[in-house]
Amino acid sequence: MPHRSMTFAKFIIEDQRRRGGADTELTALLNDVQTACKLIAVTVSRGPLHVHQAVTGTNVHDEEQKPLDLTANEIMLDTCSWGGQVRGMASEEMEEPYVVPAPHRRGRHLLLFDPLDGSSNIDVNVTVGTIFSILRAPEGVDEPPGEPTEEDFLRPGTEQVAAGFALYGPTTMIVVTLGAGVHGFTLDREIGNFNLTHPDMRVPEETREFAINMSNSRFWEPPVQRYVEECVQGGSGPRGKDFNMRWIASLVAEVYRILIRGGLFMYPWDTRDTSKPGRLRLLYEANPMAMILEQAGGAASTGRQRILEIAPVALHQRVPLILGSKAEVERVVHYHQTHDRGEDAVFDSPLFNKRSLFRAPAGAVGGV
Ligand SMILES: O=P(O)(O)OC[C@H]1O[C@](O)(COP(=O)(O)O)[C@@H](O)[C@@H]1O
Ligand SMILES: [Mg+2]
Ligand SMILES: [Mg+2]
Repeated sequence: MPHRSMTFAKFIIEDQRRRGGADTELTALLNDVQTACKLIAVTVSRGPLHVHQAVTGTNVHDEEQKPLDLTANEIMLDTCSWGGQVRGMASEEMEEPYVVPAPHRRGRHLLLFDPLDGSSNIDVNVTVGTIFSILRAPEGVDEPPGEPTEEDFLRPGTEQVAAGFALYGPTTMIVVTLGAGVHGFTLDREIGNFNLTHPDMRVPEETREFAINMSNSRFWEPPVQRYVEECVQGGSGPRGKDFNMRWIASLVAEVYRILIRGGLFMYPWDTRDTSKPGRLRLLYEANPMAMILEQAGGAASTGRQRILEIAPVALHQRVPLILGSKAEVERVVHYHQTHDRGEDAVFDSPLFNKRSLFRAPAGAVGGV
C-alpha cells in the first residue's frame, strides 16, 4: 500500500527525527534538490518542444554537451544556490566547482551532481535522470564562510551525508538515502508532490540479470570476461542457471532496475584508453550510487576496492564501477583477486575465442 500522504519533504524530516533530530539545513537542501528535479523533469518531458537558451560545447570529459545537459545544470545551480544551505557545488558539466555568491554562501554543505545522466539517450526518448551527493563542508569560523576549494570536495564516499537520484521515465521518481535505508518517491504530477511509494528498498539477492556494454568485451580484463562468460553459458555452465542481459546505457535506469529486480551492473576498467581508469565519474556518479546500493543491502566495487573507500584525487576522477546484488559483486571481486594472484585454472571460452585460465567452484567468492 503506497504511503500517499508521506511526501518527500515530510519523510526527510521524519527519517532524521527517528534517528535523533533533524538537520534543518540538510532538510532544506534536499527540498531544493527535489524542486530542481521537478523542474528538470518538466523540461525533459517537453522534449523537442522546449526551447533551450543554453549554448552547447564539450565538457571537461571531452564529451559533447547536449542542450538539456546544460539546462539541467543551470536548474540545479539556480534552484540550490539561494536557500543558504550550500557553500559550493560541483557538476559533471563544470570544470571548476561553483562557489555560491557571498550573501547566500551559508550553511555547512557541498552539493555534487550529474545534472543529466544517460544523456546520450535523450534523442531516443529513454529514461534519464539526475544523480546527487551531499557532503559536509569543512568547519570554518568566517561568516559568511570562505570560498570552498576543489580540495574540499575530494572526500571519500563514506563521508556522504545523503545521496540519491531522480529518474525521468514513464514516471518521475526520486530515490534517496540519508544513511538509514533507501526510499523511493513517485511524483504525483497533479498535486506536485513526490510521495513515498517504495519505502525501505532492498536489492534482491537472487538474480539472473547482468548489465554491461558488450561492445567493449575485447578490451575487458580476464576477471570481467570470466564473469560474463559464465553467465552466457547459462544452465549448462558453472552458474547452473540461465541469465538475461540488459544495457540501457543510462546508469540511473540500471540502478533502479537493480533495486527492483537485483542483478549486476559493470562499467569496468578496459584497455580502450589506458589513461582513463574507467568511464564513470567517482564523485557524482559512483559514490552516490554506491551509497544507495550499500544502504539497500547490495555492494559496489572497482573490482579491487570498495567504491566508498576510494580517496579522491581529482574532481572529475573516473573509476571502474561494478555494483549490484552483493553476492554477484563479491564474485567479480573474487575473480579479480584470483586473477591478480595468478591462480586461474584452465577452461574453454568460446565467447572470447581462447582458453581462459580459470574454473572456480560456484560458491567460492571473496569480500568486496
Ligand atoms: O555509451 P556507453 O559507453 O554504453 O556508456 C553508458 C554510460 O554512460 C553514461 O551515460 C554516463 O553518464 P552521462 O550521460 O552523464 O555522461 C551512464 O549513464 C551510462 O551507464
Ligand atoms: Mg552520468
Ligand atoms: Mg550527465
